[in-house]
Amino acid sequence: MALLSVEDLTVQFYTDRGVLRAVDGLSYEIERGETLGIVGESGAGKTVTSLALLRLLEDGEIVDGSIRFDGQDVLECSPAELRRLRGNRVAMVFQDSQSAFNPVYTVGEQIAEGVRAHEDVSRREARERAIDLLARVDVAAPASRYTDYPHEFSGGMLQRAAIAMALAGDPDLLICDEPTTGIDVTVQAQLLELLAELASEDGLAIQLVTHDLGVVAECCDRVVVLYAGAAVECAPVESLFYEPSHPYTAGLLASIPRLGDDRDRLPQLPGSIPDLVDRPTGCRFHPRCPYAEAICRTREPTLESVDGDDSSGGPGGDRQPAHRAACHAYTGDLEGDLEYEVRVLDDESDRYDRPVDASDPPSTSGGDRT
Ligand SMILES: Nc1ncnc2c1ncn2[C@@H]1O[C@H](COP(=O)(O)OP(=O)(O)OP(=O)(O)O)[C@@H](O)[C@H]1O
Repeated sequence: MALLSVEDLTVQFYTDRGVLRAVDGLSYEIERGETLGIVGESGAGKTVTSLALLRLLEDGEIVDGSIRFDGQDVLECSPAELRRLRGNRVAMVFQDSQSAFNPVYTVGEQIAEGVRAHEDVSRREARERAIDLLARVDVAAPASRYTDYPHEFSGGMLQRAAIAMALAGDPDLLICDEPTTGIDVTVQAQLLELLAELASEDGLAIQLVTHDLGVVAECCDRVVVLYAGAAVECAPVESLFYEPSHPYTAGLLASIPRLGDDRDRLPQLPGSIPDLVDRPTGCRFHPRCPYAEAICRTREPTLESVDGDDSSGGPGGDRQPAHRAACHAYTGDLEGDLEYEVRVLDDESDRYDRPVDASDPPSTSGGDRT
């Protein structure tokens, strides 16, 4: 049984303009010790999905679907069960680590408080545990940093401390929402390394939410590509990078930085995410898709295996093919081909050296996707 199982999750907001469906029939699973990346442009529904998992949405309503954590139905939890779940089993780390801490108390005290909130231990013991946790996330000289205030930590160190705080309840699943955004590239790499270590050594499952496929490549096992509230591609990380099977994923890959490119935000796909109050008919990506045909405007594609193999074995056994994409190319309904170039170079660093130009399908070099 998967640690987390999300099925057909649908979340709506009720706005002045009408009903906004931020998450639309989303399903995925996370196994113990697995790191799942949820990637997509701004507004794709990544944060709403993460908040929904712990029922932390303030305005939105979960109108359909189910969320099961270790077999427990999260949507049916009592307030007390929900508190236990949030405290001891699932923890969250957000982009803004400042918000995890109260500026008037020391970082160490706050982590120790976190320990005491989850476990009945003495103050002295909680302090020891907090220092251990700071050491676990590689904060140097943890005993002396214990008494520092949040403003005395650098951005990267505070993000580590926020992870230490999240670990205080010894969770099974850590949800990280853009944990490295706005952080210096070198520090970012160290943070990702830490997350990978926590997953492999401590068996922590991680849901890593990011707009950055480069981050996904660093430390995820599998990826869900989210577009306008729905999964358009799900794949093991290598398959996604070597064989992006949805035109949206190919476009996202084209935005990955080249070595030495220090731009924070990258050239995006042409167009933007559709209005979620008045979503396009058919495939939600069709207005931006260079391969769109008449059927794409009328019929919504479902997630299908990209290699026609229905039993290749996803993470939960053989229930789902490992690599799926929601595109009519895989239902046999598309007349043309998806033709884009997937360049796999010898040198890791320039694997994505030449962007795929989704707006102008180039000649293929063995990358014909059908
Ligand atoms: N409180 C709210 N009221 C109305 N709409 C909301 C609310 N919160 C989120 N939304 C909408 O839900 C959609 C998904 O938002 P979400 O924050 O999950 O996107 P995201 O993928 O996390 O983007 P980002 O990378 O910018 O954080 C967006 O269209 C957003 O405007």
